[in-house]
Parts: sequence; C-alpha cells; structure tokens
Amino acid sequence: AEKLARVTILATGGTIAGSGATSTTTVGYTAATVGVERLIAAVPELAKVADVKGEQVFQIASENMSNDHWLKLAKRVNTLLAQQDVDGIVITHGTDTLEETAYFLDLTVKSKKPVVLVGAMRPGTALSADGPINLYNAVLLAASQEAVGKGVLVAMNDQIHAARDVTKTNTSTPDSFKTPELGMLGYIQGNKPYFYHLPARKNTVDTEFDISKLEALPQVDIVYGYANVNPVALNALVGAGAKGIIHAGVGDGSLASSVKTGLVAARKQGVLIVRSSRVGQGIVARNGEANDDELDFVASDTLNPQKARILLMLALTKTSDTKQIQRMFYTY
Ligand SMILES: NC(=O)C[C@H](N)C(=O)O
Repeated sequence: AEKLARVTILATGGTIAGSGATSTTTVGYTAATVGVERLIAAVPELAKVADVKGEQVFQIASENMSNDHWLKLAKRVNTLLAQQDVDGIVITHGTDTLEETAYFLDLTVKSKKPVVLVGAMRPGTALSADGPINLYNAVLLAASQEAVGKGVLVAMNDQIHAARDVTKTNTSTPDSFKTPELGMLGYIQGNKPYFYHLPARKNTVDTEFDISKLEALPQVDIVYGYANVNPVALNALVGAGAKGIIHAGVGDGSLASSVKTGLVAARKQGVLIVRSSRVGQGIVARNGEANDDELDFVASDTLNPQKARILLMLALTKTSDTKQIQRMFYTY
C-alpha cells in the first residue's frame, strides 16, 4: 500500500471548534470549545487520506488573534515543516481573522510543503455544519503533491484560495470566503484538488522576512475613512506610538483634508503611512488620489487594509525606507 502523507493539524479555536445550544443555533453559539482530538475523531474519513496528528496551539475565537499568536504559530509551523516526518500542515482557525493569519504565514513560512488554513461558518453542533467537510478537504489538500510550492492556501466551501487575495465576504453564510476579481485557485471535489491558477506574488521561501528571532512586531494600526471623518482616532493612534498607519481610505484611497493634515504630520515624525482602501477591490494607484512621491507615502496596491497592516509590520522589521516598502507592496 502507498504510504499516506503525514499531516499535522494545528488547532487554534474558532467556530470550527464551536458548539451551540441546539441544532438550529447558527448564531449565538460559543466558539473555541472543542479540542483537536475531538475534531479529528468527528471525521474518521481523515485516516483514509493522511496520517494525521493533532496539536492544540491555542483555543480562542479569532477576533482575539494577536501579533504574539502569529509569531508563536509561524515559529511552530516552521519547526514542524523542517522535520522529515511532517509533509503538510492544516491550521483550524476562526473565520473572522483567518485571511490575516493566512497572509502572515504566507510571508513568514520557510517551506514549500503545504500549509492550509480552514474554518467553519457554522458550529459543529448545527444542522449542515460545514466544519467536518471543510476539515476533510483541508487535510486532503495538505496531503497532496498538487499543493506543494503554492504558498499558504485556504480551503473553504470546496474551494481553494490564495492567502494574499482571499477575504471573508459575508458575516454568516457558508460561502463567505471568496477571492473577488483576482480569482480563487481551484476546487476540491471527488477526493481530489483541482488547480486552475497559481499565486503570482512571491510567498513563503521567496520572501525576505524572517521571524525566527522576533519576539514582537512593530505597532501598526488602521484608520478608517468615511464622510465627515473625525481625525481624533488617527491622532490618538500616532500619540500611542504607532510606527505605521494604514489609511483605509474611501474610493481609491482618497484622503479627507482633516485627516491628511494628521498623516503628513505623522510622516514628518517618522511614522510610515500606507494608503489602502475600504472598497475591497482594485488597485490603490500610487500618485493617484494623493501625491505619494511628495508626501512620502506608500500605496497598498490591491491589499485590503487588514492585509496591508501585516505587510507593513513585517516590512518595518527590515527597513523604514518608503521606497523599499513600496517595492515590497508590489512584490508580495
Ligand atoms: N465563523 C467563525 O469562526 C467566527 C468566530 N467569531 C471566529 O472567528 O472565531
């Protein structure tokens, strides 16, 4: 018989490990209650596709995910993937910040072996819970040769997405994870992954980031744009020591005059400013809605604000030169 791939499941909590009072409880349940061994035992089919081991790394709802959790997780993933006896990793995760953790790992994992993030939109106790099939698909994907060298992947709702581009698009439906416009990578169907696209941006072994010796990440915060915007939030975050600010601007990253004044002042104090957009799709054009050359700002390209925040934190561990950081935003 062919030897099965060895896949470690790192469990972090979320709704995939959640439970509710009744089978029709799809909101108002409790996330992060079920341990990894029970998650694995609930899907005996896993044993057919991989030699599976479980490890409980955290037990949290993903709204509580932090920089510290990311550093711990990335270090654990790198340690495991350096081992001969680990062929791939699945990370069970809450869906609220799953896209952020996926992108953080996409930039910091130093291996071509598959890393697949998975979650669920319904707790395990619900009718038509999506966790078990999502977990099965994720393990199947992590055990496959097809997933090698494709960066960190997200497996949800029978689909395969790239960490950089996937986003949560719906508060509660099982088809919430999408890659609008840039496109998902493929499907999982009939016990097989099918790929149609490859991630074009550099990831994993091809990035310049190394978190192996880091104990903390620089403080980077997000400021939201809206009509009648109040600059108080921006000024407070800068006052609280932010090293970088992501401006989630309206439209193509446009800046209201009241906020622009604060951003210019912050930049003069050495704070890195990235113009992103709250729109969720499209390129934020450099020197478009603002003269980035003159202001010494960075444009986020297509990264949404929460992912721009991750790239800026990692960029600041290497340099504070805006030209270098802009290059990174066009590379990753
Ligand atoms: N569907 C979910 O997993 C939502 C939950 N709040 C979490 O992110 O942990």
